[in-house]
Amino acid sequence: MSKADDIFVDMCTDILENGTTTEGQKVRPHWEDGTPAYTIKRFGVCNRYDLREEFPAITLRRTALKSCMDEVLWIYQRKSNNVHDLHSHIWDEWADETGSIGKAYGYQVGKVSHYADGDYDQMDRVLKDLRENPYSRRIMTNLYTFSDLSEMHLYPCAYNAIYNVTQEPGESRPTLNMLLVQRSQDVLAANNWNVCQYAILLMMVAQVSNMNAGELVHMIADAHIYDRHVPIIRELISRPRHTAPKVSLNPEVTDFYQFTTDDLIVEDYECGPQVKNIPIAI
Ligand SMILES: Nc1nc(=O)c2c([nH]1)NC[C@@H]1CN(c3ccc(C(=O)N[C@@H](CCC(=O)O)C(=O)O)cc3)CN21
Ligand SMILES: O=c1ccn([C@H]2C[C@H](O)[C@@H](COP(=O)(O)O)O2)c(=O)[nH]1
Repeated sequence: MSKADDIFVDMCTDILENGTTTEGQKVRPHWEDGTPAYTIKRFGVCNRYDLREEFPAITLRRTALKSCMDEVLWIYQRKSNNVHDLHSHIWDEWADETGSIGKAYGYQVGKVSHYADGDYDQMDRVLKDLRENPYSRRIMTNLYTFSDLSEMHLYPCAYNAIYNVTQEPGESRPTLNMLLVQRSQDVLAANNWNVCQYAILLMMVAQVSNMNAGELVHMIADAHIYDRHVPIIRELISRPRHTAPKVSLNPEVTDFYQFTTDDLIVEDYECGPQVKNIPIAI
């Protein structure tokens, strides 16, 4: 059975049983028809996934792994903030007439900063540190730039990825772990989507750094289920659970900037039927 299913079902049950509602409060998001989008929310959720055991895709319904990877490449590899560089349409509502989502996501990854040993953007600095100083405790990307928030069309949700290397006894290669900090999580639309994205990112970075991918720790401040998603979630978490799919990367890729979605190999992904037309709060 996929452990990611167990974690997802436990988290949803906890939110539904012990969460608090925002109904009647002043909330920013709304539905397409203008109705406020209220949530049931739980503060401070922490989920741990061990990629050495299995890939953390849920099987209750299919997570679109190639689309997940495409979005993560859009942000961390293409470093783009324009939806025309993305193959899905999930960001269209937040784009302006030029396709830009403002100074968000990929824009922040591509921003160059000055260091004592040269000028690097956020991703290049991570890759360099993992090569040259892997046991540093300073390896991270952070998309939450206060001075640019006013020019972002949506504030970053999963914004801080901290990379941490351990040398496990008996292992020939070091293990690369990641702690992902997320301030806000739409559990139905994007929880497993975000988890699989950062799992794939961790696998890509580990591979080009000659390391094994280890744990992904996902810390969520506000984990919420939108009001219109509650019946969908109830049905979803009552479904049968299957074995996790086998997910790997083309082992020949050694340069982070050479990965494409064709390099993601997904095998034996048995899962429940897709939930069609999930409404997304804007
Ligand atoms: N309310 C809200 N929830 C989000 O998850 C979210 C936002 N807003 N705003 C920005 C991005 C866009 N995100 C989205 C938007 C739509 C889907 C979605 O419709 N997913 C479909 C499958 C899409 C596909 O197959 O490519 C799904 O079934 O989950 C997922 C993430 C995540 N983010
Ligand atoms: O990667 C993402 C991007 C967005 N979300 C969700 C979380 C919230 O439901 C909305 C953002 O609204 P805020 O009012 O800015 O919190 O988008 C996500 O879960 N994952």
